[in-house]
Amino acid sequence: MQNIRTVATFNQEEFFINKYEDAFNNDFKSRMFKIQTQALGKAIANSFLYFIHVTAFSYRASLVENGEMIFDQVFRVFIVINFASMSVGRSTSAMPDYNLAKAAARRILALRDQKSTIDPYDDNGSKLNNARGNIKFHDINFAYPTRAKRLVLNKFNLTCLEGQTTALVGSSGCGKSTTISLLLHFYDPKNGRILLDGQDIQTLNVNWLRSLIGYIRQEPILFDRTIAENIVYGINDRQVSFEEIQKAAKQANAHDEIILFPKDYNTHSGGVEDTQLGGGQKQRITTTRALLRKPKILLLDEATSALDNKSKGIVQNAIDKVRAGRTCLTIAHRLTTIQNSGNITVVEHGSVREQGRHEEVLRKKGFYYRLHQATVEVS
Ligand SMILES: Nc1ncnc2c1ncn2[C@@H]1O[C@H](COP(=O)(O)OP(=O)(O)OP(=O)(O)O)[C@@H](O)[C@H]1O
Repeated sequence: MQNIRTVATFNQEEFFINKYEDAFNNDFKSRMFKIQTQALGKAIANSFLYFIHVTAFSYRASLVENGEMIFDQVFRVFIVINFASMSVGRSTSAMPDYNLAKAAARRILALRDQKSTIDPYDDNGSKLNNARGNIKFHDINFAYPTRAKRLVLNKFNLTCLEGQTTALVGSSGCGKSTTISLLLHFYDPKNGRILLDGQDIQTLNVNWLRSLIGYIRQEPILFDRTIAENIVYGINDRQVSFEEIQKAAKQANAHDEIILFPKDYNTHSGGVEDTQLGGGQKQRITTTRALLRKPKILLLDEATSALDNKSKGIVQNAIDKVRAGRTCLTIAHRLTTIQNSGNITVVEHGSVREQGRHEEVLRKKGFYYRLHQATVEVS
């Protein structure tokens, strides 16, 4: 349903209706079978009860007749047997649910007991006074846990200086976004160290480290709440006034459009059915969010590459304001946005191949040069 417009554009409604019906019918059949088996189980359990009644009464009737038992004893025994057999019947009919619940609980409990080596709730780890934002990746080797044998970063070295923008370029899959995940401490490297102001980030408090970082991705993520709530999302240590929200939105070129919505800052955004906001507008809201956090370090992962040219310019302008004076690690496919970066680094197969300012890297006549030539030709 979320992709209904794309589905309609490609005339694929019938295909998806058939797919839905197939899925529904298969599910229906398997559920019918389950319900029938359960019903049979219940029927057997209930008939077991009546079978006991019939046998017990006929036997006891003969005992009373022969004078071997009196009437009130017969009823006492009847009640005991009745309740006992009812309990047995009920518990057997719950057996399928019991087994399902046991299997589900086992999975949930295993998940609960799984300890992450990187725990954001862990209060341990140091917090630096006046972090400056100097970052150093030193001889990093890294492979994702699910593909432990494939090194994504291989002897990766990079220095991002305080207040400077470092741009990563390279072909798809060379490991650029992985550096961001490592810096956010979502993973630990296999070898090597990542240093913030000279201190290994593995020794830092995870929550504190992440609170220093603003992160803008290609796909702007908004939550199912109002624009204002989306802007202050993640700021947990202080109250943010409405004036502050507005000021940041103005800086991020978002304010003028937000006030055009019927409920301006109280307009609902985010949810699956949200179609009010365009990509550029969403990206400016996430940029406002990053701005309000006042991050020491800003991470940009192709933040403007999904936008049209007009939005691109406005969002880039907003991002440039957030970038000023902050350590910024940016990943970009378009060279125009990174030519002024203090450091341009070309990554190839998880290692740094070329590095320097725009003219320096161009002179190497390698990957960056070829990419630049291609961009010039297209322009
Ligand atoms: N969570 C993951 N688990 C396993 N492998 C992954 C995971 N994320 C990325 N990879 C793999 O790691 C390699 C590097 O991915 P990464 O996203 O860092 O590349 P990239 O240079 O940012 O690419 P792109 O420009 O296409 O975004 C790729 O081969 C990718 O398939």
